[in-house]
Amino acid sequence: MDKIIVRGGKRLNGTVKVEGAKNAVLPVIAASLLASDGKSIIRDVPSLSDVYTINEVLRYLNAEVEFQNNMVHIDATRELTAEAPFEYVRKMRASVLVMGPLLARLGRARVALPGGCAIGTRPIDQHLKGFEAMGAVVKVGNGFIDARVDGKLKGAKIYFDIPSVGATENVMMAAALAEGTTILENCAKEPEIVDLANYLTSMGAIVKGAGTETIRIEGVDRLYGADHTIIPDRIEAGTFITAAAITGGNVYVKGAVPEHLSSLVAKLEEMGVEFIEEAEGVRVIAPDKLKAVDIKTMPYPGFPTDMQAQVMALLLKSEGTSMITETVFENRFMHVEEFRRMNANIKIEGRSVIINGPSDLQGAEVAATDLRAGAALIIAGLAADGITRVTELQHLDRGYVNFHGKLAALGADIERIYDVEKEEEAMVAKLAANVK
Ligand SMILES: CC(=O)N[C@H]1[C@@H](OP(=O)(O)OP(=O)(O)OC[C@H]2O[C@@H](n3ccc(=O)[nH]c3=O)[C@H](O)[C@@H]2O)O[C@H](CO)[C@@H](O)[C@@H]1O
Ligand SMILES: C=C(OP(=O)(O)O)C(=O)O
Repeated sequence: MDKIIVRGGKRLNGTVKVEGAKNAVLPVIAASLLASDGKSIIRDVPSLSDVYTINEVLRYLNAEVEFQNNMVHIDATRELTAEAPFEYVRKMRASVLVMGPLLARLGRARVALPGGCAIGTRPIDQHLKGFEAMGAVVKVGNGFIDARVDGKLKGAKIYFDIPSVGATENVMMAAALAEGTTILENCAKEPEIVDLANYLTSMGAIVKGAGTETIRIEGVDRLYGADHTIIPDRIEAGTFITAAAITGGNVYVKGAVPEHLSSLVAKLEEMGVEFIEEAEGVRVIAPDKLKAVDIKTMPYPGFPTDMQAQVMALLLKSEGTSMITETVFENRFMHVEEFRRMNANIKIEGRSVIINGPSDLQGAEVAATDLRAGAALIIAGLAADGITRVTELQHLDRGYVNFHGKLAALGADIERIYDVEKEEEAMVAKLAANVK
């Protein structure tokens, strides 16, 4: 088992560079399946386990994929397979994003049902409603979603009941190769949606309005491979901002895009944190004492649910009573119990948590319950008395590249212990294979 071990008490100082955004690169790689002509090059791709998983999904579907030096080369011009099995979808829910491209290109998509996860039930009814409105017949059975259309998908007017990021992306990709015009209403407005629309446009698609409530897509007959650079990861940037703030530090977050972070910056400013916009990023200067604030997670441009756990760590060290209300996912408080193990004064009341700060945080052994919880527990460990050990790091690795290394470079007392048992097993297997 891997573990991150952190000793609290060091102020973070220096510069940290943000990677390309996980939540932008996954749909962009999926969208590459739409190119029946030419290769795609995707740049600034982070080395995350989720990226390896989506690449594996594409290979399974018969695309050629190479990932080196933060660049992914994709050739999807061969005949594709229509099925994404459970072994991939189980590892990463975003595998469901191949459904729109496959349906548009092949007229068929069969994808394992993603099921729920640690943060909520996460249905995909809005994705399916979009495909059905475009003429697909969707059947769910034997653990699979099977969608088929005779001929091409047809442009349609679709109103999403909730502004779902994944549904907006999946249906936008399907509409890019549909016959006629698709109008999507009540769309998600996240910067990652805009990044996907920009990539689709460079592939030859006609997409207008991404980043607003209404997206209009004129279907085209063919899409081509394109060269695209992924936007910086606003959640990784926000995570380092929070880490700097909890340690009373001064950190330049290079690559952070201020306009993508405005709700987080506004809340942290209320807490007393200072921000200076510099040429290529944002400098965070923490005060000696942080003030309590109330936060409600909302779809973009509201406060991101993907920053809720990290900011919870920060509010544990703030003076006064704070309330965090989670409105996006119904079960995204699994980390609260872990914070309690660190002596946090925190309680859950329905969809809110109440924090009486500042807590006298103490190092403890805790488990990452999802990727952001993992980052949040490490952040809490930076400000705790003594040593914190964080396990279940497979979650962290889905969304952060070398998280402990980046914190260590900023001055944190932190190390990662790699799975010695596994290494030993692999070594024995290798030696045994040599004998044969
Ligand atoms: C890979 C990726 O980009 N993941 C992000 C994406 O997830 P994802 O795309 O899964 O999130 P959605 O925006 O779809 O989900 C938001 C809410 O809508 C619900 N819902 C969604 C679709 C649907 O058909 N029916 C339905 O009820 C979900 O259960 C959830 O409660 O946006 C989330 C919300 O910002 C982020 O936390 C995730 O990091
Ligand atoms: C919840 C997240 O991701 P995913 O949708 O990939 O599970 C996240 O990035 O915080």
